[in-house]
Amino acid sequence: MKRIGVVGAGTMGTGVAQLFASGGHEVVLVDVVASALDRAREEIARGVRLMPLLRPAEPRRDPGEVTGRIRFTTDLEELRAADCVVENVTEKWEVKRPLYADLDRICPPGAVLGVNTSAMPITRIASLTGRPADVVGAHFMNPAPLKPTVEVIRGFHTSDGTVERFRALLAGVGKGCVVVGDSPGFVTNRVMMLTVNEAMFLLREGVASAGDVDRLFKECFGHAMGPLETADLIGLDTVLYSLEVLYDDLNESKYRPCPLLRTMVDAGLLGRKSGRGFHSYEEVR
Ligand SMILES: NC(=O)c1ccc[n+]([C@@H]2O[C@H](COP(=O)([O-])OP(=O)(O)OC[C@H]3O[C@@H](n4cnc5c(N)ncnc54)[C@H](O)[C@@H]3O)[C@@H](O)[C@H]2O)c1
Repeated sequence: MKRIGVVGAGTMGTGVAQLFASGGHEVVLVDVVASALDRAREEIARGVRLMPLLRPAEPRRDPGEVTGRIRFTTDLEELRAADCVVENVTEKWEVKRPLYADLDRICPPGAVLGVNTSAMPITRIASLTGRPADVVGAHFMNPAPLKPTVEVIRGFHTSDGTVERFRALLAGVGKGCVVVGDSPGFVTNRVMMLTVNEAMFLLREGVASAGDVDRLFKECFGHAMGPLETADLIGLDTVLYSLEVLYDDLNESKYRPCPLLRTMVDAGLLGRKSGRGFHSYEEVR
């Protein structure tokens, strides 16, 4: 699969486009917001420049060459020659739903449609198309170019061939995968979102500061990041939307989003991407 479409140029789409373009694929990166595409171009060039520091074993790549393999566009019709599309738009049903009718119309027959979602069932998204056997869950971890493994989700109708083609595509850019069945939040986020949400309740109750919550996970458990830092990395809006999907789909009160999370999203404190969340990132932006 040579030509890869990436829809959504936010936190995840930017990383996914960098990954495939660095691996030599021709990429079409689509967003409805032109400024998101400009930001993505800068982020990808910066990501490629920093790669030798973060992954010294990886071959050095020229940022201009990598961005040169990406067509940045607001026109979804440019996906008409894609062999595989990875969709990474906002975690809202009303945003994803209409997009899949368009992808179904535009993408060539046999193209693999990879759904990057934090929590939405793949079977439900696949049902928006006339080709559910070609739809597979593609839960990339953030930042996509750096994380070694992808959670791949098999929807009810996903064919073995689709899973295998996607697995081979990932292997070609150095990624492993773990294939799981379909469930809201899959394996990773059914567990992780509970932890992140509970950490917010602890902060709201005044049991510990954000810094101390995170230090406990890093220094006692040896985690690379604490749960509130993780929420900031994901984006607090995306965490909120994911908890809403889990709460509605599983009918489990344990997934009710912490009110502090709602307040922070309303206040525009979205974590790293806005410069401030549970921690401040102004100086690292
Ligand atoms: N942030 C994470 O750590 C993370 C990790 C794994 C999966 N995900 C999932 O990936 C998806 C994207 O998350 P994100 O964090 O990148 O979100 P984001 O808010 O950073 O970016 C979403 C992008 O989608 C664009 N968009 C919205 N509607 C569109 C449309 N119809 N066509 C094209 N572009 C459109 C927006 O303009 C925005 O640039 C979500 O479903 C999320 O749950 C996120």
